[in-house]
Amino acid sequence: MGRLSHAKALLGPQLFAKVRDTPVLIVGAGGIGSELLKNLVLVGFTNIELLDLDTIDLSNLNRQFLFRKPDIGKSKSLVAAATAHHFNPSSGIKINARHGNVKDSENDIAWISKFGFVMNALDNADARRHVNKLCAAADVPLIESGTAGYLGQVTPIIPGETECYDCNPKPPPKSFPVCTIRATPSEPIHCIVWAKSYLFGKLFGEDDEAGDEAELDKAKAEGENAAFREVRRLLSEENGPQRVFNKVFNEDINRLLAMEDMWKVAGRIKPVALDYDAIMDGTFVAPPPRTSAAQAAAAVNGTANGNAAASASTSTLKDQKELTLKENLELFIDSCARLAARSIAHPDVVLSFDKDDDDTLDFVVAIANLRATAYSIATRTRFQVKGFIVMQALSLLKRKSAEATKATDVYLRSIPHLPLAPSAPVPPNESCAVCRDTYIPFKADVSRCTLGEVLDAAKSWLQASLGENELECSVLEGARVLADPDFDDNHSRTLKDLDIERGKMITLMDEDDKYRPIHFCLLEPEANAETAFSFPETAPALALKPVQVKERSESPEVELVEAASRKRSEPDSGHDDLPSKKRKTETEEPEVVVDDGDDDDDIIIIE
Ligand SMILES: Nc1ncnc2c1ncn2[C@@H]1O[C@H](COP(=O)(O)OP(=O)(O)OP(=O)(O)O)[C@@H](O)[C@H]1O
Ligand SMILES: [Zn+2]
Repeated sequence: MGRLSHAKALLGPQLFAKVRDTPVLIVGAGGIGSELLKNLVLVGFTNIELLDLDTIDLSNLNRQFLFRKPDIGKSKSLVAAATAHHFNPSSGIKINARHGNVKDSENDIAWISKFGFVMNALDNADARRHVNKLCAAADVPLIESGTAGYLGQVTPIIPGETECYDCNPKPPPKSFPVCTIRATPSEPIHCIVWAKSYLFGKLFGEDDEAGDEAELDKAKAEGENAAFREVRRLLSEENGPQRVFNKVFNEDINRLLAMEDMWKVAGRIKPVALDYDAIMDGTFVAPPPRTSAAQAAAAVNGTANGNAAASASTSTLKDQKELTLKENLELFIDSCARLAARSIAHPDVVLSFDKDDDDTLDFVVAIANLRATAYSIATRTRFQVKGFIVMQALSLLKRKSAEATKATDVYLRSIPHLPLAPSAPVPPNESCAVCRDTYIPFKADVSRCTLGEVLDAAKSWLQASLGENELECSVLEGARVLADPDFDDNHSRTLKDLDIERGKMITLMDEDDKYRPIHFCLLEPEANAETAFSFPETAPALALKPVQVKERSESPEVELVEAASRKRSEPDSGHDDLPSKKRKTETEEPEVVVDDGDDDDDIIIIE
């Protein structure tokens, strides 16, 4: 208990007792999950379950500090739990580490109901949405956290009280025209995309220039004087990184400047060629950063980030430190040499950008900042934030015991002296297709009951409590239609035959559109149950659909625009697993999605 006496004194006996007693679940044992686990253990949580599907990779070691080299190839959750246990061995701590996917069937609503709250430390929207739905169905608070680009965010999701992860459609990935990225950037993000999705791939990714004349012509048209193939080769020679620098930041920029027509477009600011020697000996004069529309808006909100070409910020945190132009150049030379050495040592391994991989992150930060300087754009710091999640957890527990604290979202921003930006929680979106629906636990021996039997019993059970005469429903499992008022072919088949098992949901959709979808969540039957299936003792009050006040549009053009924008937002609206009755239009432009496996910061480049 010795180590925990400070925590006890700080939290007070009541909250400390809650901390010790509350079972919590962490989903994901990566960058955020490891940090979170350590913090929970140090604060005094003793009943923790940790779930992750992955094994430890070399690239995890630099930032995921619970793992060591001999752990490579082992389960992330098991190793993280074993390491974190030592932080507080005398506290009677139990960490139940599990290697598996949160979407596995055994991770059902009965399982998630065991926890006082759940913490997501995931890296993809699909798994986040799955946990969000489980928590909504089981009425369990969720603390959602993640990093997006250079920012972090922690959001408590309290069923019935705050927005859930799916209450609002997520904005579609950002998209940029290729010429903006390649030749005329005007925002920091354009430089980051160029560094991460273009130059990095050209130097260390797949050699896509082999025999591709069209690509070479395009490169020449955009001011690049030589194929990157040649430059790739230079990487292994002496001063390779410096030669790359000269090609990219001096020769190519001078070539672009010679294309006079390009700079006649109003508002376009010419770049400045960078000079290696002048930067190194401190005589280079960098152009002052201009204020773009986005930067002006950021400045109003207090989030502007000054150009670090001339002066460096005093922050000592590596991720928050603003680098001088010379420091950026040195970082580029150093990271480029590190990546080149890796490429040479393992010529068959194609390197890809990974924000957990310091070499690739340093390279992208340095390149993006050098390019930003050449184009008079404000530079960015390397800002990755972990933590503050435990604060949310304590706040949730305190709230549960005293009903005193208000839930607050916390955003972490790139302002070194003011990194936290709390914001008031938003109530749920009444039309949300996840947290506003009705969920009913349903225990069934799936090989012993037919769909017809289950539906008849479910309808009578609901009708009795609703006082309705006849509930007309269509029946779905995910996107599969199992039955509707005119289709009963599946009624005589068992749930097992229909591949409906633990963890899945049978959804009733009211044909009269009065009630929101009703999901029967399949659970294991009781041992020795007499009946093949059973419902809870009392039927819940079914959620009603909000009254839709919808203006009819007279103009067919407006219809089309609405349909197209719906199509864009659909994948994230929470309806994706139910078939849409809406008509869809296919009027999208061709796009290239740049996906690094982490969908927090996917970017689309439009040709
Ligand atoms: N469906 C899933 N079930 C269980 N674990 C999952 C699932 N999807 C992803 N994960 C795990 O979530 C973890 C995410 O960690 P990762 O380090 O990639 O991101 P992070 O924690 O957001 O940190 P950072 O953003 O700093 O890199 C990974 O270890 C991954 O295996
Ligand atoms: Zn919602």
